[in-house]
Amino acid sequence: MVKAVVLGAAGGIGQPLSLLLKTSPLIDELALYDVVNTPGVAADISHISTTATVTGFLPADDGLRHALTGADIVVIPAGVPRKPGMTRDDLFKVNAGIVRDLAKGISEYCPKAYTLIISNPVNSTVPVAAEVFRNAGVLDPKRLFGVTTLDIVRAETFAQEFTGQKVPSATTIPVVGGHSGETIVPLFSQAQPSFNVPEAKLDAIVNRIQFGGDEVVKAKNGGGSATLSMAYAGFRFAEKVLKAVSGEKGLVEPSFVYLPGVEGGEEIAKEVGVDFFSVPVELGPSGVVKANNVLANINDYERKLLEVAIKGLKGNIEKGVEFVKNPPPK
Ligand SMILES: NC(=O)C1=CN([C@@H]2O[C@H](COP(=O)(O)OP(=O)(O)OC[C@H]3O[C@@H](n4cnc5c(N)ncnc54)[C@H](O)[C@@H]3O)[C@@H](O)[C@H]2O)C=CC1
Ligand SMILES: O=C([O-])CC(=O)C(=O)O
Repeated sequence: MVKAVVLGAAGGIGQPLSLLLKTSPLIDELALYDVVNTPGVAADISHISTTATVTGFLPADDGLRHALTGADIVVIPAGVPRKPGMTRDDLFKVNAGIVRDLAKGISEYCPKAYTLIISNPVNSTVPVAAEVFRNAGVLDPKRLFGVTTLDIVRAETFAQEFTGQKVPSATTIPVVGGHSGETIVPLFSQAQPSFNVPEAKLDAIVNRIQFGGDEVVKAKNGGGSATLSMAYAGFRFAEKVLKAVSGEKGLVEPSFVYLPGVEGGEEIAKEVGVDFFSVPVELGPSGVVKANNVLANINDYERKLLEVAIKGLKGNIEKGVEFVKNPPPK
């Protein structure tokens, strides 16, 4: 029996993500939690004739506990999205507290669950969750993931648009670093099988991947940020984690993880000088089997991008850790 939980299930990402999870044969039980509207969303989705049972919970009547108890995988898109003119970091004030409280719930009610964090700023909210788990004595870095899949999805899409070549579905274009602007580092040199972007187009394509989120924020004009493409990306990542748990081999996808706690991560952490970083991770029955070091053979162009990314990441990570270690006055 596999139980999946979505925290923030009534939101722009939460609803389509819950819909996709309901279609997965890998899930037997789907629990939807939000501070509003979950009874309606759950009732609606529950009429779909796939096998997973669906329940909806609100904070009243200990809803978070009921939603999380027995969970194998928890996906978190709870929190406020950007409006034009805002950075992801501007969301920290509100979303760090939301993620902290939800992570506390996970540490109490389902400490062994795989936790997938979508809430922005991912570069800081994942360190927030890690600190909460550490304080509760339940941190297992193999099970904590910052979801950066949308950056990989964008890299795949834009690579096709810019080059006119079809990216074969088996191609992986690693995108490493973090999930905001210049902390997002696409590594076309490490695409497998190899996929060449003409040099003249490289700047434009890298920029579009780094700032793809802004493109959607601008187009939605005050109506929020990416929700549907994010639901697709979140589902793609969650499904990979569940497939790996059920025994499928060879599944690799980049994710923002706590490097010192995963196989192969220590070496990468030394190289990049930060503890949280997105790299392709091999997934297995207990979560991360190994972090793959794709940095050894990158080219000079990519190395420069990486340097800029690391500078930005340092502050974002410290901010998340500090928020839990020295909480701001209420
Ligand atoms: N990692 C990534 O690649 C991406 C991350 N995001 C982030 O995902 C988050 C959600 O975005 P949207 O779904 O568009 O926002 P939204 O506002 O449509 O939905 C957020 C939902 O979270 C709920 N919520 C708020 N506080 C909560 C709490 N304490 N417990 C449970 N639920 C709570 C709200 O009621 C709402 O239904 C934002 O922070 C956004 O920046 C968005 C796109 C991509
Ligand atoms: O841009 C945003 O605020 C939402 C997001 O993370 C993305 O679309 O990559």
